[in-house]
Amino acid sequence: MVATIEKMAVIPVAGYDSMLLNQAGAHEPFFTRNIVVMHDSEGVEGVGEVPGGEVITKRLESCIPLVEGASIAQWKNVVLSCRKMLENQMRGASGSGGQETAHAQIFKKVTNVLTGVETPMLDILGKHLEVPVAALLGEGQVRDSVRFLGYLFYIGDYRKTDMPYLHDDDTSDEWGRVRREPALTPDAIVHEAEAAQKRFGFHDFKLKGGVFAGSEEMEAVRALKARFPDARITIDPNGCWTLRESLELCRDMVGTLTYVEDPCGAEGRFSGREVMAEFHRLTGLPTATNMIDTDWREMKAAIRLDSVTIPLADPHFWTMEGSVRVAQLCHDLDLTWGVHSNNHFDISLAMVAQAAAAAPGVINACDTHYIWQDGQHLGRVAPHFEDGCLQVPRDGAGLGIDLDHDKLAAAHRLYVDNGCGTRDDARGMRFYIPGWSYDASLPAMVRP
Ligand SMILES: O=C([O-])[C@@H](O)[C@@H](O)[C@H](O)[C@@H](O)C(=O)[O-]
Ligand SMILES: [Mg+2]
Repeated sequence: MVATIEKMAVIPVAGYDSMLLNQAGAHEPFFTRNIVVMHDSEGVEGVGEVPGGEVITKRLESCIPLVEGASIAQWKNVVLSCRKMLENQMRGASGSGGQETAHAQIFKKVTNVLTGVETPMLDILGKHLEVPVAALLGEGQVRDSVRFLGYLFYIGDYRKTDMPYLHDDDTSDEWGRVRREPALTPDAIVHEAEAAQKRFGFHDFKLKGGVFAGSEEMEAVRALKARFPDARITIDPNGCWTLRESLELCRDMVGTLTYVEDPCGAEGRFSGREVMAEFHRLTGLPTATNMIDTDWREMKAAIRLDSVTIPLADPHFWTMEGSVRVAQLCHDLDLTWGVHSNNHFDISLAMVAQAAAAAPGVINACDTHYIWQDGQHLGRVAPHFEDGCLQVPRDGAGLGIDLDHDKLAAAHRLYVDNGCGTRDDARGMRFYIPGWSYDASLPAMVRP
């Protein structure tokens, strides 16, 4: 008799964050996620983690009647029925006009919910079969060590705000101190990288750009390369430079930048994919994105135009299976797979490690925000990076997370007590620039 899912619960949670700067503004003191916990008829528990916000909580809850009672062996069919139900719900809500755009929007809104259904079921199945989730994905587990990069951010000064940012919470080493203090210069970014390298052992770094003028950010990239000559280094200004600016900034960076993530985007009559293709052709630099090939139709166009060499297929936005499907495609088409990230707990970290362990061929070091959250794990055992890598043992079972229900309850309380909800990066920015509002074409700290 195959086990059935008896209970699915959706728990919105929050964790502490630093005042990380990015093109959309400044991270708030709390980040939010939705945790999904399932129990089957044999008492086995499965977990998953997806982006936060009440809309996603509600959509996940609407899947519960399709999940509870289903056989664990039917996980693919359960995900399929949830997909159909959610698509119908959203088509109804968006009306019949603008079909193609509606399709792309629906894909993005549906997949982060589906990942929340898929992952705990895979976790439970892996536990029954005594194999890691990676062994159930794509062609199976292809590696047992997954490399991550050190995701560096400019950091705002929390003292300028009246917001409850965490500080002086971790004095165990330099990283514990550095990650809460302002970092607004190339020297500070190098120091941040050194501290992160010391705690986690990273070999590769990504700088979140789109904060200061591109030329200032390139100074930080040069300083990083001078300090870590063997590191693979990238920068991601979230598409806020024009093509012309991107070319000026990056033309002489071959050998310094290993690849560039979303330097530019759509311009006038030209789509982001067309503009990135020009950038790639004119600089010879590999391009990564989490912005212009975010569904299969965009992926097809990006491949045809040769806009992107590194699709960042975050399992939270593609599903675990979908992310590995992108990895297989990359392997067959001479592209290299990578992963995008947002702030997250250890469950998401395990999800990324499992997907990466099933991604065939050469892959890029995975993005993760976890270093900013290190110490706030929801599992009983803290994740352990060694030499910038996480291990995915082949004799493991499921995701490898043993959920700590007390920690989960505390993270839920943090969410409720602070009235958390959807991310708003504008609030913190207004302490730097009064009246600040988002502009997709400008770095956050640059306003006319
Ligand atoms: O955490 C941030 O501020 C990032 O800017 C995040 O929101 C992006 O989605 C992401 O990390 C990226 O690679 O674009
Ligand atoms: Mg990005």
